[in-house]
Formats: sequence, C-alpha cells, structure tokens
Amino acid sequence: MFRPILSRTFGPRNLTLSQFLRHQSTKTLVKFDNADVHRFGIKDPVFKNLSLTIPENQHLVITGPINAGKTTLAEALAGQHSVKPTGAAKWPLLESLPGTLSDQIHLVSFQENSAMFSYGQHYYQERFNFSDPDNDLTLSDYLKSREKSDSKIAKVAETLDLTHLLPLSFVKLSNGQTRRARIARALLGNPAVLILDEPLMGLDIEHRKKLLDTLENLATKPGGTPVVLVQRPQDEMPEWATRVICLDGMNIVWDGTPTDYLQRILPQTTKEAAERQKYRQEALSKEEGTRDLRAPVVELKSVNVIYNKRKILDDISWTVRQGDRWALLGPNGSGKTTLLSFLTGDHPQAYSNELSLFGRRRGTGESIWDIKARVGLVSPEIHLYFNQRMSALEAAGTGFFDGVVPRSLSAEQTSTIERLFGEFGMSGVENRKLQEMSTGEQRLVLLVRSLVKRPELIIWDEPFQGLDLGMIHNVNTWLENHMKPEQTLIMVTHHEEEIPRAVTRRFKLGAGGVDANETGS
Ligand SMILES: Nc1ncnc2c1ncn2[C@@H]1O[C@H](COP(=O)(O)OP(=O)(O)OP(=O)(O)O)[C@@H](O)[C@H]1O
Repeated sequence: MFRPILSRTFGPRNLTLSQFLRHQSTKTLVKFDNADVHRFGIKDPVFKNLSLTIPENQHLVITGPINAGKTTLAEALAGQHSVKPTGAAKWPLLESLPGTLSDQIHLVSFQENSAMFSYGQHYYQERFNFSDPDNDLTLSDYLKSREKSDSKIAKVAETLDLTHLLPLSFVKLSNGQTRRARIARALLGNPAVLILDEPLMGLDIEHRKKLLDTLENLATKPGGTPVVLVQRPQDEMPEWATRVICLDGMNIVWDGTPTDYLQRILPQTTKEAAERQKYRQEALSKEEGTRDLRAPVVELKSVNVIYNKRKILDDISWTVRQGDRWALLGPNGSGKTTLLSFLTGDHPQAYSNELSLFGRRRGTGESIWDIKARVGLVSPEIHLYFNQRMSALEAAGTGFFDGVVPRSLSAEQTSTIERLFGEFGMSGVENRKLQEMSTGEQRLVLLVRSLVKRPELIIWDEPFQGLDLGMIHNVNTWLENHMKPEQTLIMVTHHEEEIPRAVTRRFKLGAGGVDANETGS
C-alpha cells in the first residue's frame, strides 16, 4: 500500500510535499565553508575554519557575551572582512543583483561610538536649551538624506512612532528617539539584506515590541527582506526568529532553535528574579523608620519643563535622601534625562523651578561646577563625547575633573582608578584604548569614571547598555559590597530585570512626565 503522495513526508526533516518543494527552491543567503575570516591589518584570522550556511528564509539571531565575536560575525556576513581561501564565502542569493555586497547588505550598528555621530559639533547642554530654534538638522532632514519620497518617510516614521518628532532638531531627540530615527533611516535604505547590531538597546518596552513587529513584517512577508539580529543574551527573543547562534571567544558554541535556546536560559533568569525580589524586600524593611532621618540630597517641588508648548515634565515632586538607591523609570521621551539634567546643573530651567540640591536651593549662588564636583554621572550622551583614542586610564581619570579631556593624574588618583577597575573585574585594562574595547567595556570604564572622586550622588543613566550578564553581575556586586552607605544612587533603565537588587526604590515618569509615581519596591 502506498500512502497518498500529499500525506507522505520527504527528506531528513520529514517535510510535507509542499514544504519539501519550497525547501528545495529556497536559496542560500550566505555560505561560509571552512573560511578563515581576517580583519584588515591583523595577521591571524579572527574566525578560523568558520562553517555556516544561512538559507534565505531563515530568521537568524546572533547572541553571546561581550567580546564573543557577535559584531565581527555580523560584519563578516555583510562581506566587510576578507576571507581565505578565496571562494570560501559565498552569497548565492545576491549574485544576480546589481551592485556590490555593501550596496545590497546594510549592517547598522547601534553601539555608542562618538566617531559614528556628529555630536561633537554640539555642546552638551544644547539639548536642554529649549529656546534654540530647530534650524539645525531636523529629524526630517536626516531621513531625507537617505530617501527623498515624503510618503515613504511618513510611512516609516509612523511605524516607528516618530511622526510628531519630524520637525525637531536631531540633537534634541531623546536617546531612544535617536535610535528609532537611525532604524528608520536604515529601513528607508531598502536593502536586500538587513543586519541590525543591538537595535533594541535604549528602547523602552513598547518600542522594542513595535520594532520587532516591524522587522517581522519586513522579514516574513512574501518576497521579504532577510533580517539578521545581533542581540545580548538577555534581550527579548523575537517570536518570528527561527534560528539562534551563540558565540563565545570567537567561536560558534551553540546553534539551535529559539525554543531550545529559551529553555536553556529560562531557569537561570527565573531564579535570579526571585532572589532579587527577596533581597530588595529585606533591604527595605531594614531601613524602615530610619529613612526620614536622613538628609535630603534632591528635593523637587512641582517641577515643570515646557518646550514649544509641549509639557515634558508636569508638576513633578520628588525627594531623594542620602543613601537612597533609586531606579528612575519611564518610556522613551518621558523626560528622565531632562529630569537628571536638573540634578547635574545642566538645565537652564532649573532656576525657574523649586529645586534644592544637597540642602541648598538652586540659584542661590553656587556654580554648575560646585554641583558637578559632588555628582558622578554616566549617560549614553556623555559616552558620545569620549575620544576613542583615549586609554581606559585617561578616560576614567577625567572623572576627577568633571570633563572629557585627559589630564595628568597623581599616583594616588591612578591607584584609585586601578582599585576600581579591579573591583569591577577589569584589572589590567588601564592602557587599552577605548577604540579597542567593546561598547560594554567602554561603559564600564565610564562607570569607574563616575566613581573616582567618591561622589555623594551617583547618577547612572542607562548604565547597562552594551553590558552582558557577567558585567552586570560585576556592577551589582560592586553596589552591594563597595558603595558607601552615605552615597546616593539614581539609575535609569528600560529593563526591569536589570535593576540591581541593591536598588530598592522606583520613581516612574509617564509619557510626557505626567503620572509620576513613587514606589518602595
Ligand atoms: N530642546 C528641546 N526642545 C524640544 N523638545 C525637546 C528638547 N529637548 C528634549 N526634548 C524632548 O523632550 C522629551 C524628553 O526627552 P528626554 O531625553 O528627557 O527623555 P528620556 O525619558 O530620557 O528618553 P529616553 O528613554 O529615550 O532616553 C523628548 O520627547 C524630547 O524629544
């Protein structure tokens, strides 16, 4: 007896006939066959004997810890590195298309890197100068430099929730808005293949979902664009991903389905979440009854910030006391960075609001530098100002002077930095240049910079961008074991699961800074 042909299965993967025929006609997007991948100017290959085949209908996620080789693999897939022997890397799907690989494959990186962005032409406080007209490069101009058609721009802007920001100066966009703008520009390029390196970084939960939905649409529609995502292990796995590759130490160490991948990491994340909650509750109950005795470090009373008739912060009141550890939360554009700029002395509207810092009302004679001397700050914006040729020691050392230009350091200052590098698990990093370091490592250097002068108030705005779980663990251990009880911490994150367990309080801004609320845990 024969089974009817339509109910028979074919091939090693037991596909139905129609699946089998589709499978047979599926082209290969890229194939590396025992390839040695070389970086320009470096003798030894960065990947040795790399064998990897990606069919066109596969939706690939590349993940792994810091320095695992994720970005290098993405660059290799985009044809940006030389490969030996000749012919060991092929892009069969693209062979018949006009142009070069770089015309067809767009690799967009979202890692902080001052060289990628013309921020240097601007001064740091410029963003907060509400009266500056929008006659700079606007978001609309920025998108037009890639695509002239207004209707195409309007469509992409709507998909990524950027429409209301089109007339605004690019420099005034919030961190998450800037990233969405860069993704919009990448989508407007209409590439044959799109590779995105950490696109979720800095996006709030709603916009992460929106972006993944947009990419799903792009990748899975008939005749869609193959999309490859590079992500941190702890990032959301898109439902439409069909394959996950894990790298470590410049090797592929795991290759499988998203379901198997999630099963591998789920038990660990669930256990950690339960431990965090328990630790926080204990810390909160310990301080019960004593908190009100501690001096206020920050007091905001009915603070308002309005830009061009738009209320960014609306009637915000908040008291931060010495030794508090706060998470400042809220969606992209809700005003978190604006609020923090009040606390670092950078916002011109601080004087017209009721604000006291370190027990002194703003506008009663102290300078910006008096305030900065008592505050240690890390933020994605500050990161952009660092010259990549600086060494880790020089970059961290600028924290003593509240600037971004290296100055000579005393032996005592150098040994403070060395001690902090050790406490953050990065001993021996002093002479490495920033440009040789991953984003996460650079961010750790800047975290050390924020601590060198042992500031009374530590402000970490999205400190964990680009950090892997091991590095986040090191920072948490530092907070628990080395932060002084009298030091105060305020940190911003978009990832609930990344809030260190030592951080016991939350202050949440709603869209437009309204509905601010305060919770103990
Ligand atoms: N000078 C300005 N003129 C007009 N609007 C501005 C100006 N500066 C900032 N904005 C707007 O203020 C809002 C708040 O920006 P802010 O950077 O404080 O948000 P955020 O909560 O830190 O966002 P993210 O999570 O994306 O970092 C944004 O919508 C931004 O576009």
